[in-house]
Amino acid sequence: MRPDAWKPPRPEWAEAVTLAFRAAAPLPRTTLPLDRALGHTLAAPLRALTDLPSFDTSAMDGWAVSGPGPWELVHGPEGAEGHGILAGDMSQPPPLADGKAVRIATGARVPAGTSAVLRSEYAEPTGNGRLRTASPPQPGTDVRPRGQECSKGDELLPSGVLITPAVLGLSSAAGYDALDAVRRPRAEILVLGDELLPSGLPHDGRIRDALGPMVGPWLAALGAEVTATRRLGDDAEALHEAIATTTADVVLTTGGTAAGPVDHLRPTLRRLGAELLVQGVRVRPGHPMLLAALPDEARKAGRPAPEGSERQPRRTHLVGLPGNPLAALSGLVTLAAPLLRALAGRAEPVPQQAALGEEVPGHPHDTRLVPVLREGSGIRARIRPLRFAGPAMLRGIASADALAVIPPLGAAPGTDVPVLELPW
Ligand SMILES: Nc1nc2c(c(=O)[nH]1)N[C@H]1C(S)=C(S)[C@@H](COP(=O)(O)OP(=O)(O)OC[C@H]3O[C@@H](n4cnc5c(N)ncnc54)[C@H](O)[C@@H]3O)O[C@H]1N2
Ligand code: MOO
Repeated sequence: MRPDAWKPPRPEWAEAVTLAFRAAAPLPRTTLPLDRALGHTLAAPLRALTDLPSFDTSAMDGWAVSGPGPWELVHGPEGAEGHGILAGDMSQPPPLADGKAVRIATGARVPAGTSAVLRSEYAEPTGNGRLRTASPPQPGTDVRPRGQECSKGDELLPSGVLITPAVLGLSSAAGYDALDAVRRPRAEILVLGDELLPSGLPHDGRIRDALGPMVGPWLAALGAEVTATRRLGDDAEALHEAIATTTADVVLTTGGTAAGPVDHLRPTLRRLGAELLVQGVRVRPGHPMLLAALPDEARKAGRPAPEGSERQPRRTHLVGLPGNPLAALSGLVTLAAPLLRALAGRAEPVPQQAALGEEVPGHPHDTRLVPVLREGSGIRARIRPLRFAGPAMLRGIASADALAVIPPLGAAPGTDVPVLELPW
């Protein structure tokens, strides 16, 4: 079938998000040391490699006691008056006999025979080698039993979870030095437009490039590894060459999505034999955004797929972001963010809802994405649209907390609408 024989859908906004999410499968897994795994996705369930805690542990500084008090103090490794049993002591403490107490630190192994830990602030050493208390601890008090948090082999987290700082901490506690993670999607950005200046003040009909400095950090915040941001002007050959030879998983272009005289993107995709998956979305701003799948290496080179290969060869995707800066952001949240989540092996996002603080007018047919600020908290929490939110403006989004999804025809004050978090 000729690539243009089938007209790709011009979906409504939520459908476009789902199409982009379903366009790609997770990238291959890789093993990463903990200090390089942040921001990746778990490629396998995180199973505890040990019980946690891995031994009966004192939860407080005080005395391990056996039986009801008063108790006779026994000598710990440093003697009864010394520091007793410490966290990390290599030798197993000797069993504690009924009626005895030994000094112990938070995190230390409690001796066998311990009935409770008596906190130091509740303990009254009597000076004659004995210890008493006005508030005898219940059995088990301030002892964290082995396996309280998990047993070896328990699933702590399912695969597909984002590796956050807390996940790194849990992984380390559970015995991991490295994690099975999905490789980070590699993204290359091609900024199109002869009118764009990389520095200095706008002059003579030329303007500063607002997307080059913005799209890369935005993608990085969405979990991509940005390999390059290249300014190609309006050179159709340079664009063809860049797309045909890319080694990225996702190419993002800015500008050139419309049908202007130097909008080379669509003709270039046709020339490359790319499959257009989404060609325009019923959303404002950003309606000319597009998503395409580039032909795989074998097809580009005219080779058949390898014998017996059941899996579809991996294809590079291209997201065409419109040139107007807020329209480009609309393309990032609508097509690039779900595509990157799918490549990273994460679940499809479910947007939060928030109540509008005022009426927000809608487009007659399309969804609107509107920069909003949050106000108040709890049941009084409201979102309010910001000014300076025209398609060519960034002033509104630069001070926004989120983007609200306004349905066609608008929404009345108090209506709950989906909100898209900005990825930082
Ligand atoms: N006849 C029609 N014309 C246009 C339509 C339409 O439906 N029919 N849609 C408009 C909409 S909406 C948008 S959005 C733009 C999309 O155009 P392109 O993706 O082809 O982008 P350009 O034409 O290259 O640029 C549009 C606008 O944005 C400025 N721009 C581009 N890149 C940057 C950048 N990196 N930093 C700052 N500003 C940038 C560019 O100078 C133009 O002003 O098409 C409309 N036209
Ligand atoms: O995408 Mo355009 O207005 O919708 O800038």
